[in-house]
Amino acid sequence: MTAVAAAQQLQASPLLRRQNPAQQGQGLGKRQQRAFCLQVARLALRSLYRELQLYPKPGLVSLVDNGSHSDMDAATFMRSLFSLRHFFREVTQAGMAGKEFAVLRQLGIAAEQRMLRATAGVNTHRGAIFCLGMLCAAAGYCHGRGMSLSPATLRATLLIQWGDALTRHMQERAPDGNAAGLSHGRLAAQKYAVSGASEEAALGFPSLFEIALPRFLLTLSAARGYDAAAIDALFALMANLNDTNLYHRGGPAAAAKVKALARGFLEMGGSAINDWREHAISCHKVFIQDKLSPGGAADLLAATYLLHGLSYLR
Ligand SMILES: CC(C)(COP(=O)(O)OP(=O)(O)OC[C@H]1O[C@@H](n2cnc3c(N)ncnc32)[C@H](O[C@H]2O[C@H](COP(=O)(O)OP(=O)(O)OP(=O)(O)O)[C@@H](O)[C@H]2O)[C@@H]1O)[C@@H](O)C(=O)NCCC(=O)NCCS
Ligand SMILES: Nc1ncnc2[nH]cnc12
Repeated sequence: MTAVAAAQQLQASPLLRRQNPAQQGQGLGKRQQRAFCLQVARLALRSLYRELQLYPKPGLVSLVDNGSHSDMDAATFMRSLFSLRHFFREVTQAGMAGKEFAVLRQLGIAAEQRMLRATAGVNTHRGAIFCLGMLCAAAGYCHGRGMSLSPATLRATLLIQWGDALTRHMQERAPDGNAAGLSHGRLAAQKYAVSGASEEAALGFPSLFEIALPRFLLTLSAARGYDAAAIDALFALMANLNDTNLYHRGGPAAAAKVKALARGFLEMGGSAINDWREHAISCHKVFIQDKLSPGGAADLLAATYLLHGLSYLR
C-alpha cells in the first residue's frame, strides 16, 4: 500500500473523528474559527521560543550563547519570531479553508521575506516557516472538518491534501536546468546526493513523526520533564537527519561527525544518565570549534513541540 493510500484509509477511519457531533463538519462559526487559528499561531510561536530557550543545544543559538554563529544571537531570533505571528494565523486559516499548496507557498514566501527584513537578511527560521507552516495548515484543515489533531491525522492530512504538490515542489529545479538560483540546501542536497528539507516534507516529515516525536514522548513517559525530552529528541534528529546546513558548511565529513556524536550521546543513555548536561555541553563545544550548526534539526525540534501541543488543543 502506498503512503498516500494508507493515509487516506487512516483519514476515513471513524476513530479519528471527534466524539462531539456538534463539532463535526464545516459548521464552525467565524469567531470560533478565528479563535482556533489564533490559538494555533500562539502555540507555533511558543514552540519556536521553547526551541530557542533550550540549552545546551550543540552549535545552536540559545539564550545562553550564540553557539557556532557570529551572524545571529537570541535577539535576532526573537525579532524573527515576532515577525511570524500573523503568518501562522494566516496559514492555519488557509488550511482550514482547504486552500491549495500554491496559496500556502505564497504565504510562506511572504513570511520568509518578513523574517529577512526583521533580521537584516539573516536566515533564522526558513526551515521552520516551511515545516511549522505546513503543520498549522494541516491543523486548520482538520479542525474545520471535525477531525482530531492527533499526529497520525495531521500526517495523513499533509499527505492527502498537499502530498502531490509537495513532491512537485521537491522536484523543482532552476528553470535552465543548472544550479543557478538554487538555495544552499538544494545545492548541498544535489552535490552530495542527500535528501533535504523539501524531500522531508514530501514524505510527510518522517524524521518528525517517526523519530523526534516518539523519542520526545518516550522521555516524557519516563517523567524526566520537557527539557530532557527535547534534548533527547534533538539528539535523535541529529543522529538521523541529513541536515543540509551541515553539508553546506562542512561537507559529508561534518555531517558524519555530527551523526556519530549524537549517536554516542544517545547510546550512553541520553538524558537518562545523571551527567547528561555535561556531555551535551561537551558536544556543544566541539560543534562551536568546528563551526557546525544543525539548524534543520532545530527546526524539527520546534515542530515536535508544536505537534505535541496540538494534540492537547480543543
Ligand atoms: C523547502 C524550503 C525549506 C527551502 O528548502 P531548500 O531545500 O531549498 O533549502 P534552504 O533554503 O537551504 O532551506 C532549508 C532549510 O531547512 C532546514 N533544513 C535543512 N536540512 C533539513 C532537513 N533535512 N529536513 C528539514 N529541514 C532542514 C534548514 O533551516 C534551518 O537552518 C537555517 C540556518 O542555517 P545557516 O546555515 O545558519 O544559514 P544559511 O544562510 O543557509 O547558510 P550560512 O551561509 O549561514 O551557513 C535556519 O533558517 C533554520 O530554519 C535549512 O536552512 C522552503 O524554504 C521553501 O520552499 N519555501 C517556500 C515557501 C513555501 O513553500 N512554504 C510552504 C508553506 S508554509
Ligand atoms: N536555535 C537555533 N540556532 C541556530 N540555527 C537555528 N535554526 C533554527 N533554530 C536555530
